Amino acid sequence: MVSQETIKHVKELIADNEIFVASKTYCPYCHAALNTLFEKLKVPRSKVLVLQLNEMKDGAEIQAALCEINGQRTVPNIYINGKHIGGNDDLQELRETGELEELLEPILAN
Ligand SMILES: N[C@@H](CCC(=O)N[C@@H](CS)C(=O)NCC(=O)O)C(=O)O
Repeated sequence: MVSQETIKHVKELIADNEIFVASKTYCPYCHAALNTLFEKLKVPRSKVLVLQLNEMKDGAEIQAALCEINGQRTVPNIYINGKHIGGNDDLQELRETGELEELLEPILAN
């Protein structure tokens, strides 16, 4: 059972960061998502909060809180401007349709 305090904390992290990515250092889907954001789309590191859950003592609880909030159990778990994107598959799909660039436009403009 995830504490309400953790859920509140995670919601704040999502709200306070233009891009939020819950990740794990060994996860190839996380590597692909971060590579797309940082290398392909040139999103500045300062715009993205990356939580490497496997290196955090409360990582499992944060992952459980994310699941409570958005129903997604896997990483990467991505938000852009507070909007839940999903995982790497979802990110790549948005990129193919051009929607990702649209979502990133206001972030890259300032
Ligand atoms: N289709 C998902 C696959 C993500 C996935 O399978 N991630 C694995 C780690 S590589 C995961 O979260 N496994 C459960 C866990 O680590 O708790 C995506 O594209 O993001």
